[in-house]
Amino acid sequence: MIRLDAVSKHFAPRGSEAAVTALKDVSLAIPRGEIYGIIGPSGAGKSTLIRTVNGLERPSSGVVRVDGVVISGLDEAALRAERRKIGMIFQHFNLLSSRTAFANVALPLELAGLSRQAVRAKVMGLLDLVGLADKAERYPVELSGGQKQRVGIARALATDPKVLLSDEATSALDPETTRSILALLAQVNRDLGVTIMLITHEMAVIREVCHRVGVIEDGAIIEEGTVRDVFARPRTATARSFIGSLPGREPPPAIAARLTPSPEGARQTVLRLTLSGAAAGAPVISALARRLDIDVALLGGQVDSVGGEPFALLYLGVPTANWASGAVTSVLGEWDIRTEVIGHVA
Ligand SMILES: Nc1ncnc2c1ncn2[C@@H]1O[C@H](COP(=O)(O)OP(=O)(O)OP(=O)(O)O)[C@@H](O)[C@H]1O
Repeated sequence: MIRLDAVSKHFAPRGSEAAVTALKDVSLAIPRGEIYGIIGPSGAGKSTLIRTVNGLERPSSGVVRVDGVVISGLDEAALRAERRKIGMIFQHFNLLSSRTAFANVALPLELAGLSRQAVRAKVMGLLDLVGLADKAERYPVELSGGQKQRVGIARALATDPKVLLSDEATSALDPETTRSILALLAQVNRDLGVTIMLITHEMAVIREVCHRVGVIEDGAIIEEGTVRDVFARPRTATARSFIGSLPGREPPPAIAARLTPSPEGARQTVLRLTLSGAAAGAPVISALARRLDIDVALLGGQVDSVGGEPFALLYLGVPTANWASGAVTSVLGEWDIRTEVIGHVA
């Protein structure tokens, strides 16, 4: 549905400023029906990347296609027509303050020349879909952030787009509202079959709603995969640090304060186990205890869903001697589990 081939974007120098390369040779393919997330630090090129998809930004080189149409090659008139198939939502909602919720959603339909009756039916259907049928006559100033974004989503869907682009759509919202907006995006994807490309700087957004993720840094995609694989086995320091910043990923503070890097003289070795997919239910604690006849301490953990699959992160304490002999690794090796040594406790 969306395909970028070797897309680069350079911004010409302005005044005394140096030229900027915002995108470097980016290639990616997003199949129909997928929710694809792009995550990266500030200035990495996320906005520039998503703006090439609806033609708001023209690549310096490379080709952008949406549903087979070469977006990067269209003139302005053709681009305007093509943009009706590509909805977009924004961090700050971009609603017209002088128009009610109804009139904001109606705008793209009025521009498309629909009759008043057709506009009314379509807009009420969309406001119903986003849960705002009773707020049709409210102005943006009378709506909460989450409600404003719901109006933004309804407006983006007005022209029945095949693709929805989301530019940090939940960054201005609190965690609970964020979850409800992401649930709405998942529903739009599932029920209407809309392909979604979203950009974010929050790994929690990727975990909640995306099927696949691309990590962008300095204008280049440095890592890509299913959300589950990237969470279970991040390959780059950037992906690791985004995942590490999620709540619950750090060892419990009481343990962290006592950790030493050397196993010398230690009694207990602290392991962080990442269990995903089928391995998430692996009976690791009982297997270690029974087979090695050792005490295993559960020091912390989190069981979640990542990319729609179970995902567990466990902090275990095992006797250092058993760890050093390789016995623990050999039991854990029976499952597809990522095991890291966090440190040792005397
Ligand atoms: N119109 C422009 N003219 C000149 N430079 C630009 C322009 N737009 C973006 N840039 C530069 O391109 C780089 C990438 O910017 P972009 O906005 O795509 O990053 P981002 O990952 O979306 O950042 P953020 O998360 O902070 O919004 C930055 O160095 C930025 O300063």
